[in-house]
Amino acid sequence: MILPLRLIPRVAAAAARLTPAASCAPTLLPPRRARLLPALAMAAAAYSAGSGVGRRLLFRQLFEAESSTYTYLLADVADPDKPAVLIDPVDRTVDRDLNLIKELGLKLVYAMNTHVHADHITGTGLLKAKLPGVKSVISKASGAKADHFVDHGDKIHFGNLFLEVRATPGHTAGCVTYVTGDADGQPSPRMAFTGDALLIRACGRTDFQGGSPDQLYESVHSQASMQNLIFTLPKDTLLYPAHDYKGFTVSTVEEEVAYNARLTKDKETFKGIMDNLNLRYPKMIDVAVPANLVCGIQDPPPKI
Ligand SMILES: N[C@@H](CCC(=O)N[C@@H](CSS)C(=O)NCC(=O)O)C(=O)O
Repeated sequence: MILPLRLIPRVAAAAARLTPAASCAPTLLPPRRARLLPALAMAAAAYSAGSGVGRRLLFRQLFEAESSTYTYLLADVADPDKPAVLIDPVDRTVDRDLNLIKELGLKLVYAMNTHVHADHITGTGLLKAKLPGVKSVISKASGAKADHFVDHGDKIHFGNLFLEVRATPGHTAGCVTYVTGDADGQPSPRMAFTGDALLIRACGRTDFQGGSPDQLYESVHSQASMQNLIFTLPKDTLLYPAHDYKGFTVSTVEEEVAYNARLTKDKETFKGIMDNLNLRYPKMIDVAVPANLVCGIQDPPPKI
């Protein structure tokens, strides 16, 4: 499709509204809009090739199939050092992630976790062992060991980009959500890495590790210390969970406020749902939790 030049800015703006920013992942779109998307996205890509933020943020969503875990790579590629962070790395996929980081010429600065995971071992310890200089990050409330502890309201900077920390307890007592910054030059729309607090059309279970349905409901619905948590973020905010068991990759605040099967209910109904999920205990919980409380490995192997 060849577009008249004067139409391209308008088409690009329409595509920017339809397309998950910086993501190659499809979201759930009404059929007519979905049919329009490829052409609009192509036009937008051509038009916005020189745009600042689009070129600053490199973003990859990576998947580990055994635990259905998403790891997220974000980097500021406009900074000469290309500093990068990994959110929720998994031990089994550390080599894949390191190869990608190497191929893309990035400098990994932080290996961050949204919480102490129960279903897989974090890749943080291995990353630190294989790439000295990488710092581990987790919330103070998690009770885990790390190089850098974060609290609600803190910021994690990498180059000229930053992530804000939101305390979103309820799946575990120490869960946090990392949200891209709200300032000029930061990605737009914003992106929230929700860990297991919010899953697409669902949410994390609340039956161990200090979990609480009451707290989880508040974490998703409220504002804390003048900061929007999840549902109170701008409605076009892209939501990236730590897991998906149904093949979804990304959602938005607008979609989850409308369609989340658990969190759209009133609090009492929500608590009833959560108390009756009847999920099996994660297979790896007895190994994963103790390991994740110390970065994922008890004794880091010597530098490779
Ligand atoms: N089958 C998996 C565990 C699946 C599970 O319990 N997932 C957790 C997040 S990881 S602790 C969860 O909160 N699920 C919510 C849901 O509705 O599925 C295994 O055996 O490891």
